[in-house]
Amino acid sequence: MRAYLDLCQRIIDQGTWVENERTGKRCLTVINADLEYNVGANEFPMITTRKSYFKSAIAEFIGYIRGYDNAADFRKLGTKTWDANANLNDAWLNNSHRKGEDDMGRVYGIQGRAWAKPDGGKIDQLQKIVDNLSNGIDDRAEIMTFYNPGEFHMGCLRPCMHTHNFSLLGDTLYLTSFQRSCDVPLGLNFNQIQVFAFLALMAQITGKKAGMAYHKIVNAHIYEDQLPLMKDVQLKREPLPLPKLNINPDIKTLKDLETWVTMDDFEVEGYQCHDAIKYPFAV
Ligand SMILES: Nc1nc(=O)c2c([nH]1)NC[C@@H]1CN(c3ccc(C(=O)N[C@@H](CCC(=O)O)C(=O)O)cc3)CN21
Ligand SMILES: O=c1ccn([C@H]2C[C@H](O)[C@@H](COP(=O)(O)O)O2)c(=O)[nH]1
Repeated sequence: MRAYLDLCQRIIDQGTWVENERTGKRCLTVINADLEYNVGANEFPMITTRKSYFKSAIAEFIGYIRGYDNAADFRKLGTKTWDANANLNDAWLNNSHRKGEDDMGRVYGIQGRAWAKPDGGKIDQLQKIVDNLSNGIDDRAEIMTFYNPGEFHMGCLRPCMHTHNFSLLGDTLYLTSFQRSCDVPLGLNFNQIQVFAFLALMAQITGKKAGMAYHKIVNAHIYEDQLPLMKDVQLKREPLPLPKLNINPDIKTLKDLETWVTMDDFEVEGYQCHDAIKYPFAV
């Protein structure tokens, strides 16, 4: 994907060094990046300039859809991506709201499926969107947001890709996703896949055609210890043609996603890639 590599190159050419207190690592940073993915044409934006683990990325997102708040549940689905934030970050380990091993607190899925109302009860943001879209309704607020500042102190991390806004034009479904903070070597590789798969799945379960997905990023960064691998290895490689994502057509409802779907229900077709690169991860 040329757009991904262009963003990496832009960070290297034009980025500003920013100290990050949370991780204790400096980041080379740019502000504002717009990516778009043609979901209708099934141009799956899986990174080809290194080996990408698409099942892990999709598992993470299905975990959000299911409202998971525990790294063990994510592991069962097929991803270890929440292990470090749930169990290795000192600020979270010492937080009185942490309920024990693997607890992530009130992040992502909890906000998306069970947002706590101040007057009691919960809001299931995703169910409302699915119901509306299935009935051909776009009320211009088909929004699932994980961004709940009133509960940041009760979670291990503030959501990065925090808001997903669906739109319906005729019978074509669009998605605009907003990300406040983006670890370009590691996180973006996953987030591109997630934005694409979210639109593809929502189109499938609401009976609509998938259109474009628009991915808007504010702070896009490369951590200092990731920079040599990006500059000297990944950016020296030529991108290969994009693969296709095949989703089991038996997935027809939100209930299906919540109950029986596994990573075996997702396949990539025609994925060619360069060798794996292991980027350091900042906790
Ligand atoms: N610093 C940081 N960057 C992130 O991208 C990130 C966080 N923290 N915390 C929350 C989630 C967790 N995410 C993660 C966590 C780990 C990988 C990772 O290790 N990826 C490897 C191996 C993947 C695998 O084997 O499944 C990779 O090479 O992509 C990716 C995204 C994305 N988010
Ligand atoms: O989906 C995700 C989740 C996290 N990230 C990255 C972006 C940052 O590098 C860290 C989060 O740190 P903050 O201090 O909370 O900004 O995780 C990502 O790229 N994608």
